[in-house]
Amino acid sequence: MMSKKTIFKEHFVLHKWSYLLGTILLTISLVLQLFVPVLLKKFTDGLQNETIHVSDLWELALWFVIVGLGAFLFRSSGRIYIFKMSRILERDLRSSLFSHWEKLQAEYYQNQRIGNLMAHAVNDVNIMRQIVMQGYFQTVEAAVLISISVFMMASTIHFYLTLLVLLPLPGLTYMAYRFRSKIQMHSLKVQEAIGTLTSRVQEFCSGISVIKTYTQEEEERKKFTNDNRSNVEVNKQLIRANSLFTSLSQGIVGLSYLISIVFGSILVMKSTISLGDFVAFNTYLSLLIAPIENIGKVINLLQQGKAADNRIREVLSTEPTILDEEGTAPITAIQGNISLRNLSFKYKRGKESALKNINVTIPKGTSLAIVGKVGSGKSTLVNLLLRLYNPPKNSIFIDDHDIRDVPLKTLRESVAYVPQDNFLFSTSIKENIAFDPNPYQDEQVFHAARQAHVYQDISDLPDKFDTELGERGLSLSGGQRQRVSIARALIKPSPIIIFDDSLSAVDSKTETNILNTLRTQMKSRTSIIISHRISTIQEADQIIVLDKGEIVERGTHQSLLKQDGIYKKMFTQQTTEFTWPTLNGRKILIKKRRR
Ligand SMILES: Nc1ncnc2c1ncn2[C@@H]1O[C@H](COP(=O)(O)OP(=O)(O)OP(=O)(O)O)[C@@H](O)[C@H]1O
Repeated sequence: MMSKKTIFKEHFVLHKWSYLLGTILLTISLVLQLFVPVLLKKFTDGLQNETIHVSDLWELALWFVIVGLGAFLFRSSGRIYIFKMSRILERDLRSSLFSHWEKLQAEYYQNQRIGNLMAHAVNDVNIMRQIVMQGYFQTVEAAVLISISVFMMASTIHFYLTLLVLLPLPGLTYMAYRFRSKIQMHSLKVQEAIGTLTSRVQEFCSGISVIKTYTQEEEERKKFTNDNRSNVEVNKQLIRANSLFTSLSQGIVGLSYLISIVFGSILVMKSTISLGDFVAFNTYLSLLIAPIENIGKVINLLQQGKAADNRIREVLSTEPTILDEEGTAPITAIQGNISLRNLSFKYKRGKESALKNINVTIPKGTSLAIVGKVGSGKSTLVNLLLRLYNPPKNSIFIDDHDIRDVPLKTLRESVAYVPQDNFLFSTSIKENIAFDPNPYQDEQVFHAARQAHVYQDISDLPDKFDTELGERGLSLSGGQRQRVSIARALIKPSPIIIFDDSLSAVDSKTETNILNTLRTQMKSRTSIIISHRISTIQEADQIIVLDKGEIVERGTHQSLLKQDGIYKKMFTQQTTEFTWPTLNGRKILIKKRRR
């Protein structure tokens, strides 16, 4: 549930003493600033009455310097203090968002656009920072300057002139009220447009090869141009609303000035107030103008901030669904016995069950191979074993513990996993292989690379294991990436190891070499291997064939070949050379695969 307390409220309460100190420093500077009209009045009246002497001028000048210097020093330190708090809010918010995102399940990210998540982390947090930086600073400034100036104008100069000058100001409040929801709505649209643009660029970068090979540059440019145009359009609407608001507010403030000049001059001519009073009155008014204008800006900012606060709280209130539940047993080590009992599973957004009534036992140290057509449920089974999704209770058992009762940390530490997409981080190859909370020696990294048959490939690179990958560095081939991912799993001394179609991008010679090495490795581990290639899995202790989420065949390679089923068909297809006559008028050749 979303917390009722706003982020600002929590932040201000937590740092109340720092804010108090910042406010005091700023208030002292503002009060000093308010001495300027008093000094100006004394000076002007002195000049007019000819009561001022050259020696008094020096004294006055000294006072101006003292007041100016004091105001500057206190203002600077108050400003530094409050601005520092805004950076603290920014830092804390980004940390909270990141650590919360880390807790959320994989499913959350499938339903989110990365651009929107980036907009929360960048734009929303920036708005929140500005509220403290400008909003708080300007609110204190407005409160002190307006209240003291108005008091001084009314009590020491002319009450009715003050009333007259202040008359247009409620109009400013009305304007702020009128524009409130409009500006909020436009700022929301701007956020969304930035999210869309960011997603578009992100997708473009990830899909660059597909875009180029399908010559979709023109189409992509059109889509980008459209999004870019929409972004400008919504920004224009926001600018229009903001400008209209600012111009009208300035008009109102200008009216106050006009009243002051006209009626103030009349009062001077009638000698109701002195020339010094008139100068001081207008100086007070000039001190008021910026804060009054800023009230409008602060209201704007607060409106945007309220929306950003809501959005961030909504993210932070998203409950993680995969976590250690009540009743989690204090298990710190896993042997590796796996048992799936009547396991059925349906994705929230799925129409049909991805897995139906699966029953398999994989004793510790043995291997299970899973084959089946695309979309038959192979990866789903692995996702459940890793608890990337929650399996139903009492359907997956590890060492006779329901997987839902095994602490997530223990479970994940006990499984080495080579995912289908072979994701590598933009760091060095060494860091990619040693991607584990446990520290590894270089020799262990080299050993894992040798086992994954990627050592020579890496040694041929300019910086060898220190070669940077990804955005800042080099790109590896698909087969090299796959073997680096395998090395990352092999280095981890876990009792369970899972390969999800992890040898699809290597040639058959490398596949045989890797499999030979893995066989010795896997003797001590429970292993699950998913593959479309029979050559990869034929040595497994047991093989299951999935079709539409159900186990339709099971056995060893030899026993499955005796059945005239899907497995045998796959095997025959993969080991026989034949030419497909035509497909859409194009001839397709499928090469014979060596066993
Ligand atoms: N997050 C998801 N939400 C909804 N349905 C999903 C989700 N992930 C997978 N599915 C569906 O579940 C079924 C099984 O998918 P799964 O990824 O397990 O198949 P697979 O056998 O691993 O396929 P492949 O060989 O292509 O990797 C498919 O129909 C798929 O569309």
